[in-house]
Amino acid sequence: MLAKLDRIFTRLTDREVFLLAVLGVLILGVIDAAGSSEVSIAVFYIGPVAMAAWYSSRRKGIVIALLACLIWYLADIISGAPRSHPAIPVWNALVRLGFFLTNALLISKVRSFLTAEQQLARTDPLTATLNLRAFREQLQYSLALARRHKGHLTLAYIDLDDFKKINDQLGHDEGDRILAAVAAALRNTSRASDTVARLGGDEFALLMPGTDLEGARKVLRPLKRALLEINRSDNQRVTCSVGAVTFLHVPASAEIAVRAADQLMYAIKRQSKDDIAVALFDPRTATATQIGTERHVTADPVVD
Ligand SMILES: Nc1nc2c(ncn2[C@@H]2O[C@H](COP(=O)(O)OP(=O)(O)OP(=O)(O)O)[C@@H](O)[C@H]2O)c(=O)[nH]1
Repeated sequence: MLAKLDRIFTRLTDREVFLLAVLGVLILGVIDAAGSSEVSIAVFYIGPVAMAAWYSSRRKGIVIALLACLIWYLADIISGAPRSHPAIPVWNALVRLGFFLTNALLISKVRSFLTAEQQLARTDPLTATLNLRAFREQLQYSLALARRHKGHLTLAYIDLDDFKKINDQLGHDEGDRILAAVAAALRNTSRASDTVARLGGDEFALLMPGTDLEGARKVLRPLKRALLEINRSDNQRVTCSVGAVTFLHVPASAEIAVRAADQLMYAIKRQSKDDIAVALFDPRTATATQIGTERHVTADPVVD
């Protein structure tokens, strides 16, 4: 029941959540004004306050807390319940305001901690790209979307060449710096709709939804140039082996997609390294049929 409500509220926009919370407070106010003053329903105001603070924002939670308090105060006056002193409804309203505000602030704080933790669990700390787990989820989602809309997508598997030597010769810190620079190059050369992930060690993935072979080439050529331009402390070039597979027919699973791109990348590792292989996925054999390579791509000429 709670999980179902959560799914419904998560799908609503900020504005819809806010309006629903306002409606909730108004309904409670009407019940309060019409009902008996002996039975307090003040605790139910927490519902709309919590809803706004959790699903919308801290600010909206505070607004609903203020509104709940005002409505409760008006309902108390309208109900005409006898009070021994005229300041008592004001005092009660202020006590409730403190209670509602505390709840709104605590709930929004917990929410922002949770969001930050969820973000951390999906992010590779060194490169700030998605980690393997988040990448798998994203790939599954993209494949489902491509299947539904009969679209296509390209997956590039990228493995740095001789990275162990970089670590051994230049030190682990320099290795880390280069990994971060590779991730930055991937982000800078890909589009906002693409997904960059570090799959582990010196392996990265670039997922390009709605991209065919030619579109993938247009992204991968600048990427290769950007990698060649990364500064290494020994002035050597950073190179990589890439297997980029275009799926015109969506594979049955994310594992098949990753395996096809991985195998293509390994073929380049065995042949020559420092190259990009582009291929079309063959759904009958569940493998990639290589179309060509991008060996000729070199660093941008230096302009004086
Ligand atoms: N600096 C650094 N190195 C890492 C990290 N994670 C893994 N590595 C190293 O990355 C290297 C990966 O090497 P491999 O992919 O096995 O081999 P390679 O030297 O790149 O050789 P080829 O892939 O055949 O070109 C290993 O030496 C790991 O220790 C990391 O977070 N930081």
